[in-house]
Amino acid sequence: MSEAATRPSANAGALLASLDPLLRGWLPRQRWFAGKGRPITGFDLVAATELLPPGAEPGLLHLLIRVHQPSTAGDRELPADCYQLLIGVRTELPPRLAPALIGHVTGGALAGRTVYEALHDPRLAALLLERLRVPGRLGVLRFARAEGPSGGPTVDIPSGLAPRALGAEQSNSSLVYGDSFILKLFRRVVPGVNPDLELPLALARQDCRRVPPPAAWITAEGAGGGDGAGEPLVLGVLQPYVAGATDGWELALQVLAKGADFSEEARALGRATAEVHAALAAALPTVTLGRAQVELLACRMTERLEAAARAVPALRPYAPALRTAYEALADLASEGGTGLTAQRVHGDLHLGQCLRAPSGEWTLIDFEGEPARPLAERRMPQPPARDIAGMLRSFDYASRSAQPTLDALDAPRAGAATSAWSSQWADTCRAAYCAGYADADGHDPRMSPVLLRAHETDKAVYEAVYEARHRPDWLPVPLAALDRLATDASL
Ligand SMILES: Nc1ncnc2c1ncn2[C@@H]1O[C@H](COP(=O)(O)OP(=O)(O)O)[C@@H](O)[C@H]1O
Ligand SMILES: O=P(O)(O)O[C@H]1O[C@H](CO)[C@@H](O[C@H]2O[C@H](CO)[C@@H](O)[C@H](O)[C@H]2O)[C@H](O)[C@H]1O
Repeated sequence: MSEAATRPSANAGALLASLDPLLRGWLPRQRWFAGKGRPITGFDLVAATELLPPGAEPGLLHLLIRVHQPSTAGDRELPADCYQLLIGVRTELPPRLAPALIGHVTGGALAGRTVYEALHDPRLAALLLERLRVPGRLGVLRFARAEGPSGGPTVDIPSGLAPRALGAEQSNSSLVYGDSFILKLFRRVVPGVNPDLELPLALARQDCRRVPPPAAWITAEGAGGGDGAGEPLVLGVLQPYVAGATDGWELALQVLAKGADFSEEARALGRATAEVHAALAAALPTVTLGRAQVELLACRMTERLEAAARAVPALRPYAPALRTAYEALADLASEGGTGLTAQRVHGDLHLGQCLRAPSGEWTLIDFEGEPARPLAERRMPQPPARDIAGMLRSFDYASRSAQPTLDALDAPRAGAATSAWSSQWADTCRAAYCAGYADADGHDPRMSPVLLRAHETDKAVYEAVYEARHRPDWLPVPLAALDRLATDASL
């Protein structure tokens, strides 16, 4: 790579000014943009790095920008979010890249140029892999490789693997290289250790084969700003790609559409979860929760419920009854020794985070935790029930999402009959998943109903906020669960 291609951008402020009007329109349309529904009042440039100079054809700019948005009524005032953008720059966009268009720049540093989402351009995506193959620095960016005990790289990353952007609309963006590796680029980034790198590295040290081991990663140093100024930002992780895999969500929907049973897979997923929990407990500290800690756990859940009720009005009618789940958890503490332990967990486990390889083996991915939670909270040890509850919720999500398909397939019995069948389907999966967990762990999560109910309620509350922000059409799914959790104390 030439000298020009490796220098940080000189006129970064002017650059952002020229992109400003285009980003205001484009950002809110991106699934990964967490500030939908709030106007953008301005941008700050955190860092700009030229991976290829903007005068090149194409150019590639790496931007970290802080997006200012006023908080919505009732929301607590949040600091401006920082986003990672990879911007391609060309004189003219070829037709195949039309869907990646951000816009035509009319003034300032990039006047007359066309800017676009770089990840859809194979030439620019290929450049990122080349950078990752060779450890080094470029401006604030640092490219690192996983090293074995002897200091050499743990895996060979071949040159020239053909890139493709993953179509799936996610919280982040991913590129697949030749069906061998996948590079996940984080979009909303915060300074500090990212659990999506930390936990897979810890699991790799335990030889846990349930999670793809990181092969290389990108961080930004000296770009944190504010409180975490000294801490690097984790921007991307390259890991082996599980070729030919189907994720648990797709698989569950396919099975539901056929009116078939999913309990064997659910049981295998329960076993896989317990194995990952055991490896995490061996790799990182675990704690026994005393009375004060369990009370604090219940208190935090109550606070999250109050905040969610402020942000999502549809949730308010359920709040008083839902609070009883957290009161029951706090009561566990006052009854004496809680016997509860906390450890590092996945943090946002659902069917979409489980990949079934053609061999039938299940792999767990995406250890970032719930994207909306502060990093420090996501990295705290928690009861494994948090992940178990996430999966139990996911079976419910799948059965409710499949309802319209089932109704259409089975017109004479549509409505109540298919609803009863799909809810039975979810109950069977939930039971099988817990049984699978018990197979590997020895403890059946159903033996801790108060803990599980509190976590399931907490998860459904989180989901209501997530759906209201990202997919308002889906809000009825967690609301239906909250209705059930509010009226029925049994699992
Ligand atoms: N190691 C992998 N092998 C195969 N596919 C993967 C792998 N990691 C992620 N994926 C695919 O990429 C998608 C997005 O990855 P994920 O880590 O869940 O990102 P996000 O945080 O954006 O949801 C997954 O749903 C899955 O389809
Ligand atoms: O983007 P992530 O996978 O990190 O997680 C976020 O988005 C998920 C949806 O894509 C969301 O999961 C919810 O919807 C799923 C179906 O699409 C369902 O299987 C999950 O059970 C449900 O929680 C997840 O909560 C959110 O953090």
